[in-house]
Amino acid sequence: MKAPILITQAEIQQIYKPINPKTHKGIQGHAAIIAGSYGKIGAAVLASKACIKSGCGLVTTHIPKCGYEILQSTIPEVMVVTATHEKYISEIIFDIKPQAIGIGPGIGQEPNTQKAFQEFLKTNKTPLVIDADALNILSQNKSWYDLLQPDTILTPHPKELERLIGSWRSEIEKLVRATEFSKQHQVIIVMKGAPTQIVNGESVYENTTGNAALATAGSGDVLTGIITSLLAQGYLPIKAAQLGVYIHGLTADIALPETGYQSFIASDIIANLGKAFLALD
Ligand SMILES: NC(=O)C1=CN([C@@H]2O[C@H](COP(=O)(O)OP(=O)(O)OC[C@H]3O[C@@H](n4cnc5c(N)ncnc54)[C@H](OP(=O)(O)O)[C@@H]3O)[C@@H](O)[C@H]2O)[C@@H](O)CC1
Ligand SMILES: Nc1ncnc2c1ncn2[C@@H]1O[C@H](COP(=O)(O)OP(=O)(O)O)[C@@H](O)[C@H]1O
Ligand SMILES: [Mg+2]
Repeated sequence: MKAPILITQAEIQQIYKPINPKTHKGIQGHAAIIAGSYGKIGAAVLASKACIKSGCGLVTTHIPKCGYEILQSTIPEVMVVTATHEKYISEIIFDIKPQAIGIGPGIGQEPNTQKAFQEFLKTNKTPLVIDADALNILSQNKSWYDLLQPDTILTPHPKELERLIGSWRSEIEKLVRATEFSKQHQVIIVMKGAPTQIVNGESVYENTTGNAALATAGSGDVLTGIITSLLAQGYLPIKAAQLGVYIHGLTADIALPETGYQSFIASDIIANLGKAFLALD
């Protein structure tokens, strides 16, 4: 097993594309976020806000009905499509053509949500980020792995990773299992943790930003929004994953002197996205 390649500022400078002065929202990328259920609409808010604050031109968020007013009043910049069910996503239908989709934060695992996710996977060809409950649903339905398009990005935390690839007894065994999974299903695995590692076939990349302030509810939901936004802007999936985790961690490094570890919350990641992007310009 090769040593991980560090995701350093120098590497990121090669990946990062400054904004074209002549761009407009129509060509900055349209991202879709599919997230939230009753009691977890916050996950949809966090992912959607991080998405629009990471540079894409348009964001449409698909949520259950109960989240409509919450989304529209907390993030008026984001467009909203609601499912027919009040409390959970019962079907995934929208007439937009997004350049990237992020699915999973807070969606729960209702049978109807599982069915909707399966139907979605059967036809989806749009670059995709799969997180949280969508990963949990996937790991309970392993035959659906064959429905994943090449270079789909999976963003599991350690427990979600275990559900996908099984348990491991050492870090080496974890990497071997993740590499096997990545090669077999042609997916990119963002193994979230301290530090986060990205597995893309035989290649492993290790993030160099971030700190324990990120150990707070919703920080993974925010990462899903950031990576989906970068995908929608045309970054290749592996580059979107690398730049996404780097920027996400950098926000916490920037904020730490002001917030300390304890008072940092997921909204502080979003609030510091601007400074993090400026550090790359
Ligand atoms: N405001 C909102 O709307 C929010 C909504 N959210 C949404 O809630 C849904 C459920 O997500 P979830 O991740 O809380 O549940 P779940 O998959 O059972 O994992 C929990 C267990 O995993 C483990 N574990 C986690 N991290 C670990 C680590 N770094 N290192 C090691 N272990 C780690 C740990 O297990 P333990 O160690 O306790 O055995 C922990 O108990 C999901 O859809 C999400 O998007 C949340 O984002 C919060 C804000
Ligand atoms: N101690 C830590 N150091 C650095 N990053 C961390 C630490 N703890 C958590 N993180 C990061 O925070 C995020 C947590 O994601 P996740 O567990 O999915 O949260 P949630 O589901 O609550 O949104 C990941 O990006 C992870 O790498
Ligand atoms: Mg999560």
